[in-house]
Amino acid sequence: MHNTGVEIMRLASLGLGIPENTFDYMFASKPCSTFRIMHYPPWDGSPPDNAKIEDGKVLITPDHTDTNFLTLLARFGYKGLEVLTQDNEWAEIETRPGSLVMNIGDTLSRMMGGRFKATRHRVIDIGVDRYSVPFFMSPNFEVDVGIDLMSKALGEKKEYTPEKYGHYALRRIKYEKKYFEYRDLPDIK
Ligand SMILES: O=C(O)CCC(=O)C(=O)O
Ligand SMILES: [Fe+2]
Repeated sequence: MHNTGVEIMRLASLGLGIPENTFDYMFASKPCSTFRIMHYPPWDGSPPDNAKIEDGKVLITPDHTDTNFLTLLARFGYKGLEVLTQDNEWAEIETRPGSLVMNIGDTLSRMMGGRFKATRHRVIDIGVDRYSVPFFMSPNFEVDVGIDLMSKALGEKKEYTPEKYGHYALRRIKYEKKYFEYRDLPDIK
């Protein structure tokens, strides 16, 4: 998955007309990537009273963008993943054998000065056990994510405030997105 992600960023660089190795340094040593195995069990009976329901659908993962750089998701044919389209409508992502879903994360979007948009997505309860395996490709903790790499590659001089990836990711998930599993994380100096 790591090598696939690096290769995708090399191909993206070629497509953008910037040096092929533009993103390599970010993942070369101790990347903060995580590889998770997710199991969403079905409800026993009807969903609980506090279940989040939108458009008549029970959400098992509400609307969000991934904070990391790029996500590669294996779905094993399970439906339920929806993305918000340019027209602001939720669209189901078809399953396709032997393929991965790629979601652009907040970090890639930020480092491209917003030229790439982070993918807003959500997961719908499909009524049966559901499994998915996301690879959250993430840079080294120390990598400066304040820089606009596209502008840099084009030789444009742009003022920016440096920020380490580790600080950026923790700041967003703890204080902005407020994911409950991260609320007790210590602050990092
Ligand atoms: O289970 C899925 O299909 C996606 C999960 C997801 O979006 C996430 O964990 O960030
Ligand atoms: Fe996600």
